[in-house]
Amino acid sequence: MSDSNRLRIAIQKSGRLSDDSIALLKAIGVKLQIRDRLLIAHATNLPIDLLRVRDDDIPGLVMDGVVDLGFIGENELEEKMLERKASGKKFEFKTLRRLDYGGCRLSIAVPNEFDYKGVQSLEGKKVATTYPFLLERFFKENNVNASAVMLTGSVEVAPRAGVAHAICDLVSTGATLEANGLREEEEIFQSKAVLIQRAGELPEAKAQLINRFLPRIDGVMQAKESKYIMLHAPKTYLEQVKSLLPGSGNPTVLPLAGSDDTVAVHVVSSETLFWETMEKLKALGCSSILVMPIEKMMG
Ligand SMILES: Nc1ncnc2c1ncn2[C@@H]1O[C@H](COP(=O)(O)OP(=O)(O)OP(=O)(O)O)[C@@H](O)[C@H]1O
Ligand SMILES: O=P(O)(O)OC[C@H]1O[C@H](OP(=O)(O)OP(=O)(O)O)[C@H](O)[C@@H]1O
Ligand SMILES: [Mg+2]
Repeated sequence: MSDSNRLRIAIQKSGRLSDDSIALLKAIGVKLQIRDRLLIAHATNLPIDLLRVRDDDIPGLVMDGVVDLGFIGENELEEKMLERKASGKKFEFKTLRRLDYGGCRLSIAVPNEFDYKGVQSLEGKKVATTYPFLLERFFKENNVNASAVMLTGSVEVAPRAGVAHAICDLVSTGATLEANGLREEEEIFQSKAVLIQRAGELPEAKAQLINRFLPRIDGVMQAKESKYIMLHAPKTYLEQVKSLLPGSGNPTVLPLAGSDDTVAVHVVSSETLFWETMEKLKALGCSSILVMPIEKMMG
């Protein structure tokens, strides 16, 4: 039996969310040794156990309180919530953070030759999907009488196989649709990965651990979007230089050894510095313009 004092976290074993979820855990200070065949991984520096499962099982594991936390796509979470609601099962959980990976949309797509003129074109049609509850909600909201045909994979081949007239599946770049001669027509749900927690009180030690992790997650996400910019600027153009620098906050201006008319300017920017702006800075007489990634941020 596992130790109930250890925080239990469910992540997708192998798929679109696995690498990013593991990378996030590592970035917030969880040391992990993942061995491919082992379905449970123990953190080596903290009381944490990782359960590596299919993503379909993660919402249920959290909602049933089998694990304390789960990393899951909102699409899968919403689908499982609707499924549980329909069968009278409990579906409580808390969303702790919306994350910066796993971005995709659930869309209805039709074969290129389908003469689509809006949702009413789906009247009486069959639509293949892995997300029947989300799809049926969309049909209901749009007063369309269509049916969802459940397929667990390879949904894109359904129209060619004669199984359905259209499909409803996840899209990110659109390359899979294009490769299968399909055209995206209706976006029905936008999704990102989220970190969810089971409902109810957690033991004090687990709650404290989670409370320490959340600012770290924020720091990691913020750092990915931010840049540290350093440059040398002529004192006379300092105001113009400052106004060219993107993002918030006042830059730090430091004297440069051996130079009376040039200063060093440092700024943390919430955006990157574009080549065009760097060219303008250079034209003002700036030099040594550096744009650097930031690994972590706090406060
Ligand atoms: N093309 C994509 N781009 C970005 N995120 C995606 C993409 N496709 C799926 N996702 C997100 O990643 C999640 C997992 O996708 P994946 O294709 O790995 O699932 P799966 O085939 O159901 O895996 P499993 O074997 O765990 O059931 C999806 O539910 C969605 O939230
Ligand atoms: O718009 P695109 O960028 O082409 O991405 C969309 C594809 O990505 C997902 O599948 P995935 O590649 O994860 O494989 P799977 O079918 O095995 O889940 C999804 O089910 C689509 O098939
Ligand atoms: Mg799945």
